[in-house]
Amino acid sequence: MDYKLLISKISGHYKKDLPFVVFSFPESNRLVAFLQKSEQLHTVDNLTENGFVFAPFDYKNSSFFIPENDSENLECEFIKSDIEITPIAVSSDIEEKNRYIKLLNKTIEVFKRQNANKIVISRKKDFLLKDFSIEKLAESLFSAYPTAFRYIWYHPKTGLWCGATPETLVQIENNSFKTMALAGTQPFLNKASVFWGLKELEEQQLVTDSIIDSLQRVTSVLKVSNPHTHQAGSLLHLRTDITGVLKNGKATLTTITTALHPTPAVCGSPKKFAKEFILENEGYNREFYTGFLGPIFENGQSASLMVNLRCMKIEGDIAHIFVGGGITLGSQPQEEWNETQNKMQTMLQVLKPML
Ligand SMILES: C=C(O[C@H]1C=CC=C(C(=O)O)[C@@H]1O)C(=O)O
Repeated sequence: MDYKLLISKISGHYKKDLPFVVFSFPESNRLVAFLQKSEQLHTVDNLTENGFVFAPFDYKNSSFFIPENDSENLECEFIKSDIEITPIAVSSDIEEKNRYIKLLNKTIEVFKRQNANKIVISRKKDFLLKDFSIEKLAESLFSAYPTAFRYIWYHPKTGLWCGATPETLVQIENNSFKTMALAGTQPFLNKASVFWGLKELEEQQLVTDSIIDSLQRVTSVLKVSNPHTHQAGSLLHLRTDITGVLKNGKATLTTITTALHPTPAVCGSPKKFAKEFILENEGYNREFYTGFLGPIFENGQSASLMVNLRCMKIEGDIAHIFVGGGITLGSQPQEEWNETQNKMQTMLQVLKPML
């Protein structure tokens, strides 16, 4: 199918208030779309049906779903346009900044009492759109970040979401799985060598250890790579790849997803304490930011689920951009604030033609 036709079908679906998702895998120039035929609300408890799943951060074993058998499935080639990435100034609201820094200081106090060693704190910021359209959104989203998993999701119950995420939650192919530990952030400055400080190295190791620990119950063989630098748009992260096989063929996409989500890259360690702290203290609802999403094939024998990072929700002429960062005992609140300001650039570049 032709790209323009696919996007105009999606735009028509959006106008009719019908659910759809359009996505592209990292390094792929193919777009895949599921356009739901009915208005029915589909949810799934077990990840064993073919379709596209969209789950919130506060996942309680039920997610939104667009089933393959209730949708028109379309694909097309996408020829990316040249997008110039130039930083967009983000105003620093003093009250918002003070509130955030106060929360970061409160979080650091928790580590001094040794109740946890990492908690991911986040916020959202609103941007006014002058001239929004699905066509412009798709063009810049799919062009700007070819190495990310890019998606636009709409459901009348969730609203319109899109993102370009660098983090895989889990990929499954029969009995094999892949996941990653992603932590540590610095701006991409196009330098030959990249230096990572102790805070980032320790935080990343903590994420790797915690993921391996949560996988012990459901997987039998684990191969863990060395940490390496991963570029995500104008940011760099430290990433470790973890691969293995599911235990005796008994573990499923559902059990491995439940074991991993929410990862310490978006929640913290210990997981239960960090999640409760976030829900009690962050002061806003993350909704689907730091949830997970992705297509499920062959009744869960094959799937690519991603963590919903570098994302935004668009409501009318307002874009809500969600950003966060891992806080540890060594965190400097001012630097963490700057990191969230930088992380906004990923979605701001997508909004550029509409601001
Ligand atoms: C929580 C976010 O990023 C996570 C993923 C990679 C690196 C992170 C960090 O360095 O703090 C975060 O854990 C976000 O982008 O909103």
